[in-house]
Amino acid sequence: MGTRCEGLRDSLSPIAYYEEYSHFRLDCLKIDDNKELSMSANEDLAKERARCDFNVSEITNILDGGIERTKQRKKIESIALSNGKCCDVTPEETLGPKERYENAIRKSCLYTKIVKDQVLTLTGLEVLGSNSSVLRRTADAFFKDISPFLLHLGMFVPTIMGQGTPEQQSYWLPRALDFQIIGTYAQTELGHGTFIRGLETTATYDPDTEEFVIHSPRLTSYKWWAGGLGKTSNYCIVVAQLYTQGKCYGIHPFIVQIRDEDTHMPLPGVRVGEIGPRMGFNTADNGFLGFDHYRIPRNHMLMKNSQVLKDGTYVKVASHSKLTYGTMVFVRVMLVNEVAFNLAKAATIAVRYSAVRRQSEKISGEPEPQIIDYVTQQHKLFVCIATAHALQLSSNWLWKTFSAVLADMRGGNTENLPELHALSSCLKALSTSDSAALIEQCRLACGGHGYMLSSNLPLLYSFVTATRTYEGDYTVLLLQTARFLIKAWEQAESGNPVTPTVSYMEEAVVGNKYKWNGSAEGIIKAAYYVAAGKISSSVTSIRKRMKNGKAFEDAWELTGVQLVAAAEAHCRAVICDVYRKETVRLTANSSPNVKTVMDQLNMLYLSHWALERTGDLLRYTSTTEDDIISCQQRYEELLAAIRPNAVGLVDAFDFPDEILQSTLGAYDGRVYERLMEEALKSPLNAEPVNRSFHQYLKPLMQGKL
Ligand SMILES: CCC/C=C/C(=O)SCCNC(=O)CCNC(=O)[C@H](O)C(C)(C)COP(=O)([O-])OP(=O)([O-])OC[C@H]1O[C@@H](n2cnc3c(N)ncnc32)[C@H](O)[C@@H]1OP(=O)([O-])[O-]
Ligand SMILES: Cc1cc2nc3c(=O)[nH]c(=O)nc-3n(C[C@H](O)[C@H](O)[C@H](O)COP(=O)(O)OP(=O)(O)OC[C@H]3O[C@@H](n4cnc5c(N)ncnc54)[C@H](O)[C@@H]3O)c2cc1C
Repeated sequence: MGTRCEGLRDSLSPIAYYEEYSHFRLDCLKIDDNKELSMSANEDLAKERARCDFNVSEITNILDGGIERTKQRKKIESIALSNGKCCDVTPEETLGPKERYENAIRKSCLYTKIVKDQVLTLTGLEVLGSNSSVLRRTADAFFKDISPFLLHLGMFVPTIMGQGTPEQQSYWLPRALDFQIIGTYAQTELGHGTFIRGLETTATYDPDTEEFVIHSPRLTSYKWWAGGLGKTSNYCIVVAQLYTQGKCYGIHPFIVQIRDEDTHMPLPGVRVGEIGPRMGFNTADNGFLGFDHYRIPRNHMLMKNSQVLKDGTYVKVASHSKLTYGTMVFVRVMLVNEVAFNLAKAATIAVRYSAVRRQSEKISGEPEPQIIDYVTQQHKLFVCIATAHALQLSSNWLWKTFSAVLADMRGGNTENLPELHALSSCLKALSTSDSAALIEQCRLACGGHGYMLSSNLPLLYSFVTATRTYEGDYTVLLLQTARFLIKAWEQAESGNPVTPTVSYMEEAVVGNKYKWNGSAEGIIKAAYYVAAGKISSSVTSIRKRMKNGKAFEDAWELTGVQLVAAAEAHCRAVICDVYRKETVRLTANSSPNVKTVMDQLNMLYLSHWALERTGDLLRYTSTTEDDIISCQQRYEELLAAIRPNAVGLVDAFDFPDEILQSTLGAYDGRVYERLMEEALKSPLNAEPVNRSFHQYLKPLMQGKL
């Protein structure tokens, strides 16, 4: 194939070459003069499917949350995917920034119309609740990168729902849900993202006109980053320091109109634009926003948790001071599901490719093996499948916890909010960090072809790695969890009851060392003992530093590395525990082979993390070197046991090719054919000679530059 394309230029006169070139793309699809590139599915993948020993759709149903939900998902997917109008003739990543954005808007509008006209009529508002992850999945058939509308349904609408009074909701929600207005969430500023109490934008109440004056006092107070802010949104939630009657009451959310509803021009007093090229998110017009004494009506402050009365009196309604942070908690919970979904996509691509790709010789002279037959490749990939399961099941569990706490809070009970904040913070931190690392591992596992944008792995990585930062940086969120853990430890030490997710401390404070036991339950218990050991060490360090004269804040800061490690260990133990319990629960009525393979994956995850943390096990439990050796052996046996079912396991994620959007991961395994088909769509292949040859190359080569 290569010879024919490469040799073309040399063998023909320029005119013949040009004429021939119109056939260039077609010709390149020929392997030799008679044989076109194969359209039939890859045989190795077919064999893999034949040897899979479990019912794939049973696992699909488990991951979807039941057979009915699978049916519903497929129905929504088929409605959305049957609309071919959105397909890109030219791959979106080969367009310039402006065209890319315009194309993303075109597709967002078409997709929104499909959702409004067809999906909403099918599911009603349920589409925003239990079906929202299905919509998220389906959207990937339309966008390889991010839709400029993501923040509208992702944060603008949820903030109105979570922070608005019933009257405000009934005014804004119908307009927002009908896309009569498009909004985003502008909290982060140039100068501050993490420390939101330090935000600088001000909202000063003027009782004479019953308005708030929104102002950006300096460059660092400009809003920065909000998705869809640069060009798309005409409204946004602005988080600003509230001043009334000469006093600052801290940050509060306001609905602010920034563009004219008809002309879309920025309104006077508003300065808005896009922030420029980024590592990913390049179709999401992330924006900047500044205000020059810009006035909004009093009732545009979202007043569910606190109010400013007409005369300027400030009234606190909420029973907990951090309820204004509610949208962030909601999005952190949602993100665990989001990254599980993206990791499952990466694992599907890399596993299918690894079954198609053959490389090197295991034994000299024998056929080249499928690369999935190398144990090192299995080590890279199977943990990705297991982690996608672990995160998916943890995310379902976290969603239930979130819903229960929300229901309590509706009744005025905020008692469980600290535990929810601690859990959602660490699960967000670990799930995003694990997923980003494992998606990159999938890319590396695909060798050179994994580096192609058409594999979709680089794009998946670019937006999943951002999840580690946005909605709360990894370290910062783990430190939030650490605050909760240290307090819980002190409670357990003094014999007071602690909340369910830290109940392991009650046993651990006594100081016993846990004796290793290689069963699933044994490994989970060991993981909790490691967490307890790290929390205890952090407490000891803080106390020692304070004894040596440090203030608590300094002692805390100096112990930061240990505190982050303790929160990480706690979260890992929680994930291991939830993943185990949910696997056992969800497969209770499954067929024996499904039970077996789900158990193998679960054990693989547990053994993987035990082996990753051998130092901790040796330090904080009574694990011996022999225990580690047997754990390693078990892990390697699990790789071999999972190997025949690997393709079946990723098929069970049930991604249509339109959603996967990958040359390497398509169901039929036509990897090489697709790579060539995509290469030929490159704009550089649209003409035989690029004009730079005449402008620069030729003068250089002829010494005339
Ligand atoms: C598609 C892309 C979309 C992206 C969008 C974005 O990125 S949007 C932008 C996203 N931006 C971000 O995500 C910014 C990340 N930054 C933040 O969320 C906050 O600045 C902070 C949490 C780091 C600190 O906040 P702070 O300085 O106000 O607090 P503090 O540390 O002084 O702790 C005081 C007490 O409050 C407690 N508490 C805190 N939060 C919560 C909560 N949510 N709930 C309940 N409780 C909470 C805490 O546990 C502590 O309790 P304790 O121990 O005293 O009993
Ligand atoms: C793709 C993308 C989309 C985004 N979308 C939005 C959006 O729609 N709306 C919006 O409002 N924002 C958005 N953001 C902003 C995002 O929420 C912030 O970037 C994020 O919260 C991190 O804050 P920061 O940038 O201030 O980082 P910094 O806080 O400056 O972090 C820099 C470093 O300092 C460390 N650090 C900071 N504070 C502490 C501490 N207390 N202790 C120890 N270490 C610390 C961090 O760990 C990190 O290593 C987006 C960001 C990205 C990348």
